[in-house]
Amino acid sequence: MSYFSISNISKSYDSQLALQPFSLELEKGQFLAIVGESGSGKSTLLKIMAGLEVQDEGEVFLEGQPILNPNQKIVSGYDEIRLIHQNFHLYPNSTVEENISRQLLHYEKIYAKSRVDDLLQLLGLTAFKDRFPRQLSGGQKQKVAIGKAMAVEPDILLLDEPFSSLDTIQTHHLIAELKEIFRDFGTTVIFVTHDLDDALRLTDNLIILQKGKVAQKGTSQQLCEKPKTKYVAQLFSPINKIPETKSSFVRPADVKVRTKGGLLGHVTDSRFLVHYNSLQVKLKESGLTWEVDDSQRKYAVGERVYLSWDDMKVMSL
Ligand SMILES: Nc1ncnc2c1ncn2[C@@H]1O[C@H](COP(=O)(O)OP(=O)(O)OP(=O)(O)O)[C@@H](O)[C@H]1O
Repeated sequence: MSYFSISNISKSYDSQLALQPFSLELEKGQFLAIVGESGSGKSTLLKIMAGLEVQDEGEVFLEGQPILNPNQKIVSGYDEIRLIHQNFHLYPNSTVEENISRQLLHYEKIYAKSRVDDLLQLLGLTAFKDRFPRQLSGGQKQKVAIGKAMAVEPDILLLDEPFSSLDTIQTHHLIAELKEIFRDFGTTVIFVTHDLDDALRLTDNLIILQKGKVAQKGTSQQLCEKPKTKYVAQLFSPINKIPETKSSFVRPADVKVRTKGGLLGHVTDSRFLVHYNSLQVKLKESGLTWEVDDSQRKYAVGERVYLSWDDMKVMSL
């Protein structure tokens, strides 16, 4: 029996299918990222996992005990499974410390105080404990929201796009910090996001959701090297359609750019990136525009180039 299991959960809204039968098994302390575009059913899935939404079919179990949905339980939700959204849901007139300690009103006072102090320390919020939410940055507010959720020592933390109001640099720092905290506490974490890069900063255990259906499961290497759909392939890089094929594609990094031999095109745009220049090349015969990596930073806008690739790198999608 696995620690957290979901078997054949499905959900429709007004006869519109939001989630096709979805199953999952997780062990205690495992991290999982579910990546999907907007409307792919990620939030619906997390709400069902937390017992906050009624599913049409299927069941959720934590340590063998069924998670009851709002039709089956008077007060919906569980302390053991906490869901964190992008909207922080902080008490505006309570300080940082009070926001966290309000979760522990029913706990013994000495324990509650030490738990709050520990969380403030771990989350780097001790210096801000007397501030109100309006006096905090987005990243600090999100940390308080996570502190609130972690106060009751949840077994499972469900993160629903929690970093979408933060900038990329803040997000990357926060994920790195949180990863250590979750590991220290042995928390099982399911992180839902549309951003593969954010997902990979937490874990390499991935599920890709597309239109309410699992498109693919696996590690980043498996998904990058053998994507089953165009969407999965495009999460890693743009893809270029090979002319006169129905569905064969090649990645920018797998295209060789030369001064002769291959498909003729001319460079229409060039962007300086860390390791290479990213070129837009308009192919002469097909009229397609390809994105290719110029690792030697050799070609300028307007130049004629020839493109070729290794057949082993072609993806049929
Ligand atoms: N309460 C609701 N009533 C009707 N339809 C809903 C409801 N909640 C979600 N849906 C629909 O179900 C589908 C899945 O929505 P969901 O919010 O789970 O997707 P998501 O992947 O979390 O999207 P986003 O990243 O934009 O939040 C969408 O088509 C959405 O419009």
